[in-house]
Amino acid sequence: MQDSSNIASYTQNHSLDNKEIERYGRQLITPDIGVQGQMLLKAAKVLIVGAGGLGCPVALYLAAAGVGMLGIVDYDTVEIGNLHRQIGHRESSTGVPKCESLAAQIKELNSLVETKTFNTVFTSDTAIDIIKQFDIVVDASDNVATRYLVSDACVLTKKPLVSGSALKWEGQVTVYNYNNGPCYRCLFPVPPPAETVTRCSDGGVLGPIVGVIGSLQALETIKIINNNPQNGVLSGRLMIYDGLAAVFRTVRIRSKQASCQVCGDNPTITQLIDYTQFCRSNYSESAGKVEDRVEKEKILTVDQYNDILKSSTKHILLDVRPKNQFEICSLPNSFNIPIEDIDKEDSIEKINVWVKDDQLPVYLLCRRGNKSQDAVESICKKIDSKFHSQLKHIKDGLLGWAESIDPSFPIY
Ligand SMILES: Nc1ncnc2c1ncn2[C@@H]1O[C@H](COP(=O)(O)OP(=O)(O)OP(=O)(O)O)[C@@H](O)[C@H]1O
Ligand SMILES: [Zn+2]
Repeated sequence: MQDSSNIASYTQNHSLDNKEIERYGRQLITPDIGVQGQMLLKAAKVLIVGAGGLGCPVALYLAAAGVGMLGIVDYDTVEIGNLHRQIGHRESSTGVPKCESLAAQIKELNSLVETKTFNTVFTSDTAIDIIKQFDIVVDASDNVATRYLVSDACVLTKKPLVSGSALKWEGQVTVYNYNNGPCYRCLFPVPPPAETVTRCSDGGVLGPIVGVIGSLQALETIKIINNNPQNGVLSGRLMIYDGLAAVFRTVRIRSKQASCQVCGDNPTITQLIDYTQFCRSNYSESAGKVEDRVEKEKILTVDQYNDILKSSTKHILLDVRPKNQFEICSLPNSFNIPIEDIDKEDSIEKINVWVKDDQLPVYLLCRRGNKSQDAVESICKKIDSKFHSQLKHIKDGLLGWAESIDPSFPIY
């Protein structure tokens, strides 16, 4: 039997200690990782923006792999409705800041990893100072304003950015600002109109989808850290995963644009701007109130609608959410015509019966009061103008109803 001084000497001339060899053994023997790759991981500092559906798998896999320092930015707290996909949190962490909750799980998984938490909104004021402390940034956020902010900040600080997104059954991943590749702005010089952006809170998302995309983001990060020229880092290419069809596709995307406002030849953006103004949306997927787009006369508040209900005034309540959302919960006596079907012939026929034959007001309802405005506009194009005044949309929708009138309404 050997004494412990002999055992210690096995590794004294090597860079990894016994415990690290034991922990990372399967990873160490993987081609192209080795001691050198493990040392690079140990020395790496990675910032993850968002500790939600994508951020959780990214953080857990990078921690498990032995990335030396993980930074986590998130302003939100854990809710029960997060747990179906945000698997770095626990029921017992409900109400706890997400970055603290995730850092605690990282510690339990691999106590060798250091964490730095930023329980704050990542904004133009904070981004550069935070990013400067790291080598690579992972965008695991869920809104357009943050995507532009993170991308611009990475260009200005010269950091590679591993970007992911997921919605419903699909997800995408790519790497920006790496080895002369494009940045987010090269691809999308102008943001999409705020009202056209589908959110996870409207469209839904499955846990395994964010799990796949987050895992791919972690893998691209490991490849960037590994810095092997043979590695096919996903720069200038976009990997798209369609989970429903079980298909992965990788497509070429625009290369770096000489005309890009931030990474091009003559950049006009040399410091961070106001991204909420630029995108006309918040640094949050769901917090923003929907702007009024229809005339005042066509708007009904949830309080006004509640008064109508109390006074038993006859009316039609028309919910324009998708059928599957209507089936989860709805207000009593409401009809459902999904927005996609609203200007179809039989829908308009039905609405005409309500406004013309029955002479009833029709109140349009959706989750947040966005699609119900579209519905009013679409219907007005199809019915006689003398009935237009009978149409109103309910501002703030069912979220407003749950907030101001009936907190027991099970809105998701
Ligand atoms: N600018 C930002 N600063 C800090 N954290 C951000 C910023 N933008 C997004 N995030 C965080 O990114 C995470 C994205 O996670 P995810 O998409 O799973 O959704 P979520 O906001 O928890 O969703 P929901 O509330 O709809 O269930 C959230 O935890 C959110 O707080
Ligand atoms: Zn660019």
